[in-house]
Amino acid sequence: MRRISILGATGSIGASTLDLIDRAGGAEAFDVVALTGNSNVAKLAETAIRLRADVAVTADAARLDDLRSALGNSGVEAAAGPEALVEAASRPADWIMSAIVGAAGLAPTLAAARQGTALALANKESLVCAGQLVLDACEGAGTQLLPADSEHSAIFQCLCGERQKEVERVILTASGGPFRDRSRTEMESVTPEQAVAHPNWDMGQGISIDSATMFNKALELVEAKYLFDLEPGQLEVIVHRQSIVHSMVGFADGSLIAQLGPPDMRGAIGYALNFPARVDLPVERLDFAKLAQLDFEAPDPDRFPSLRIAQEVLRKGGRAGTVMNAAKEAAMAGFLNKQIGFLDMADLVDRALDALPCEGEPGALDEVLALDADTRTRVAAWIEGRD
Ligand SMILES: NC(=O)C1=CN([C@@H]2O[C@H](COP(=O)(O)OP(=O)(O)OC[C@H]3O[C@@H](n4cnc5c(N)ncnc54)[C@H](OP(=O)(O)O)[C@@H]3O)[C@@H](O)[C@H]2O)C=CC1
Ligand SMILES: CC(=O)[C@@H](O)[C@H](O)COP(=O)(O)O
Ligand SMILES: [Mn+2]
Repeated sequence: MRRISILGATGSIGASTLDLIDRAGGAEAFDVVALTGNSNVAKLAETAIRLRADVAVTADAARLDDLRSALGNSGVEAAAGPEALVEAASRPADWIMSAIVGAAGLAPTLAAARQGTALALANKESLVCAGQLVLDACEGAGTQLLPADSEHSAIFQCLCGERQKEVERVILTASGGPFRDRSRTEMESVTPEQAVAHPNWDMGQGISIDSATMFNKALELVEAKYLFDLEPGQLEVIVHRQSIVHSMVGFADGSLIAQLGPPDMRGAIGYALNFPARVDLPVERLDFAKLAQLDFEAPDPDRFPSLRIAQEVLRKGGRAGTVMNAAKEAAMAGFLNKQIGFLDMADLVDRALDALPCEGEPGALDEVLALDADTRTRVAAWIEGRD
């Protein structure tokens, strides 16, 4: 039986992954090694018991007793804390889904990358913060990196059987998020509740707000650079409000290959789970007569400065990615706490990129974590007016 682990099993990607696992036979078809979560220990325990996982891990050490009591005498081992997450990610498995949100996913993703098996990557932040370290870990161990982000799964599918040297450009599609038709003045006063309401995708809070600022696309540009070995000038973003074309690749002869599908993450996750096979997936089949129209438009740099920031990060390298992501996560916390406005998030990221040393690639995980922590401290101080 195939051994699988899911890091971030209680989240949105975790739920889509578990739906596919359940439909494919659950505990009868898979040997579930590790499932991880953070605050939702009840859901983590229920899933771990149902799938007869070896271990369930909460990232929050203070929740270990709650997890133990929720697991009862099921025989599932309980563990907690950041080190336990890394230990769980290191347990031998044939396929691991990395779906923790944010930079918190980096250390477990690196541990999974060192396994030499298959790593399905939804946690784009680990490539943004430490892309070269993750790639080196995969290459050193012989790990197959399978993009699970919808755009990167699309690009991966478009590139199958193609030659890297003939790739001219990669076009990432962006929905434009909930504020794609709002003016900059209107965007000044939008609320977290409005920002989290994505028009097309049902996702976790963090990525939904990233889609609203288009920092999600900024992260994805950096993610694509590392996954597909691209130069900044080869990467483009186009706003496509229907989220049906998931991305496109342009080749030396002027041809473009696109991957299309409904906005349902079980498509990209199912592709990574079954790769290289294609199996029947529980996703809607597109009806082009009903769709009638697909729209494309250039992103507006005044309303979405995140895309200009991404170009700076692509030029500067991995340390800038760490700073961009940490500043963005700290600024988002300030926005969610209603301490700052929506547009202040990009201003704080700009300020962090100016203030912190961020040229070149980081040499080791500790360096990334230290730069991440320094950036968060700075941004929190700016938000609280201490600096
Ligand atoms: N949702 C989507 O459709 C897509 C998501 N992605 C990417 O996938 C990743 C997950 O996104 P999504 O599923 O939406 O996020 P969610 O917020 O829905 O889930 C996040 C998961 O990470 C866990 N978690 C939260 N904080 C920590 C922490 N400090 N340490 C360890 N685990 C933690 C959560 O646990 P708990 O819930 O128990 O607190 C949960 O299991 C992100 O990197 C996102 O950008 C990429 C493409 C699409
Ligand atoms: C489903 C997925 O991959 C998300 O990253 C999605 O693309 C977000 O939508 P945006 O295009 O609005 O960022
Ligand atoms: Mn995406």
